[in-house]
Amino acid sequence: MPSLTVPPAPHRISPPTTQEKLDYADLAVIDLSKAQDATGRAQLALELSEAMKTVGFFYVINHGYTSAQTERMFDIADIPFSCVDAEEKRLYAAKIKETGSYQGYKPRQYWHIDNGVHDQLEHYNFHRDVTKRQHPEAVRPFLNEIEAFARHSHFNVLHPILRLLALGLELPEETLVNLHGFESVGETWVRFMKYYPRSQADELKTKNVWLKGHVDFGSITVIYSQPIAALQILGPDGKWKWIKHIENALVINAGDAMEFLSGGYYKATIHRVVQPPVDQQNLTRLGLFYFATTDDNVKLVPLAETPVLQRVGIVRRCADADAPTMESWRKGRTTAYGQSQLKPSEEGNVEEEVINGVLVRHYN
Ligand SMILES: O=C(O)CCC(=O)C(=O)O
Ligand SMILES: [Fe+2]
Repeated sequence: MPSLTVPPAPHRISPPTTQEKLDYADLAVIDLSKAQDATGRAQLALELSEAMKTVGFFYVINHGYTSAQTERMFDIADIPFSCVDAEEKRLYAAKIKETGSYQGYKPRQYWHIDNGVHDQLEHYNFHRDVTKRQHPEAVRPFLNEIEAFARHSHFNVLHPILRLLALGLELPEETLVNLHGFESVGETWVRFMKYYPRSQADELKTKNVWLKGHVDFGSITVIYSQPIAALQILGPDGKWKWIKHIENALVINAGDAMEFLSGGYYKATIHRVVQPPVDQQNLTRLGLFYFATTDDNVKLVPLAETPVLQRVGIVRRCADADAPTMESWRKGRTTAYGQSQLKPSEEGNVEEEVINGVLVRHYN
């Protein structure tokens, strides 16, 4: 008889949060349960655009998953790493350079971090249509749940946030939603990510940086909050602040594509990953993400018809005529990341490269 229950996944006990007193970023908390009616959305849009103009990161709570649903997804997220052997992982390695896409595994040590040290994190990426590719055997029983997770992230998180961001620009609510179709051609994807503790020698050579300061290249990144402290954002005062874990919350930020579309109004904030505090240093760190890009054919120029931009002015990183499409931008950023030769900039601790004619900076 076919089973009506979901397949068992090894259950991970969630590690405790750190006891260390860290300098945490003070982020707005957007309560999505208030987005049901127009009055609530208008209020949230104000809170959100304030956060996006200043800090650029915010939390979302009450997004519609129970803690148990989130926990189940973290259990599933570990499977491509702990239940697939090295040989099978190689079969499903992403063809990052050839395709400009991360679909599949990004193996450990693929990226150069600093001083000859390579990363110690692996990720497995699914297009939101999980049937587009084959997946490792251990992952296959969970594909329905992973696709349901993509749909939840898309329709219950991404689209509601895009409606608030459009309202914040005084545009019709569906303006940004219409550029992010679930069925459209475009990359928007689910990522499972696992960071492993590193050697003391690597920590020294990289000054404890696990993933260099960067901005994401897409429009919106949804990070399902997890207990191991390591993510930091660069504040307007030039200081790194830690992101605090909130159970069953989401940590959300905008990437380049949103900065381009909003003419610089919504900031793509620089963030990085560093060695966790002492009481969490021997743990692996499991991440669950939904990375949104616009549809591939969207040209990344400012939505200049917005009254807000007409008032405050538009900041461009390139002339509109030279602006890349989402497809060429995501491919350019993906193939270069961690592989290209970066040039030190005039500013200390910053390295630069040019992608599609646009300057991209990396922060140490
Ligand atoms: O692991 C994290 O918390 C953030 C990772 C990140 O910034 C990225 O994958 O772009
Ligand atoms: Fe990032």
